[in-house]
Amino acid sequence: MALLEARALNKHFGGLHVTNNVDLALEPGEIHCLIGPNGAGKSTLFRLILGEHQPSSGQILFGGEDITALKSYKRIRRGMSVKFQVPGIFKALSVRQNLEIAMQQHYPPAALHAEIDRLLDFLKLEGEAKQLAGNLSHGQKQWLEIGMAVSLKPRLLLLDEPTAGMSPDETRATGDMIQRLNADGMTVLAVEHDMAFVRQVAHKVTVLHLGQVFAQGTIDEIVADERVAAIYLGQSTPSTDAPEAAHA
Ligand SMILES: Nc1ncnc2c1ncn2[C@@H]1O[C@H](COP(=O)(O)OP(=O)(O)OP(=O)(O)O)[C@@H](O)[C@H]1O
Repeated sequence: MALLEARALNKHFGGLHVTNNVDLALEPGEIHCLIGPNGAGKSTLFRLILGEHQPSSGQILFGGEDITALKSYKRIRRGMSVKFQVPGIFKALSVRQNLEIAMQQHYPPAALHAEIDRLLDFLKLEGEAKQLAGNLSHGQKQWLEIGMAVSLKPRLLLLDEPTAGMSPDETRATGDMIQRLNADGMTVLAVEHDMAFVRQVAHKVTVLHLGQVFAQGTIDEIVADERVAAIYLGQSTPSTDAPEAAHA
């Protein structure tokens, strides 16, 4: 059974048909990347899945249960977690305090600090525990945000352009983190423009175009698809990152 399933999902904004009959299924344990040209409807689909938008029609199932009418916080309670592009960290608090806020109600005090230490190590932030979050580099802030999103061990992690603004090394390290989380059982859906990241992590790629599922497959199938290259005309295309160049 799919962990997440969108069935015939539609979303209209006034006369604009932004999500057009989208079917999408994520198998448990999958890393699935959602790509597509600007305005394709990626963010809207993401927000439908999270419950920030209500679909005009269609269904969303999580763990086989219909969650279409559930509010975001109830979806989160069932095991979804999200990392948005703009970090929601508390800049005036330390890195450790940020993690404490995310975790303290869910771990007994005796276990909390060991768990935070483990997470700091995982996030490559072990040397920054006392640092104010506002003083972290751009990449480190993203990692702290990922840490907060995964601290309660969600079943499904939703990532909105997790590597935006990162250097190639930071992007690679972020991909490593996502792969380690996935190896521990986390299913991941990432909206991402960075094809090096998609190539590194994605088991499956869905291309959205004009609100519809335009193509689906492995990254190799997607970059070899001339129809996909054509819809990226005038924008940076997935095929610009050839396999040998992806991690150069
Ligand atoms: N709340 C809204 N009201 C009206 N139109 C909207 C709303 N949200 C998105 N749209 C429109 O829906 C279309 C798809 O937008 P969306 O942000 O989902 O695309 P995207 O694929 O995420 O684009 P990008 O890659 O540029 O972020 C755009 O034409 C956008 O203007």
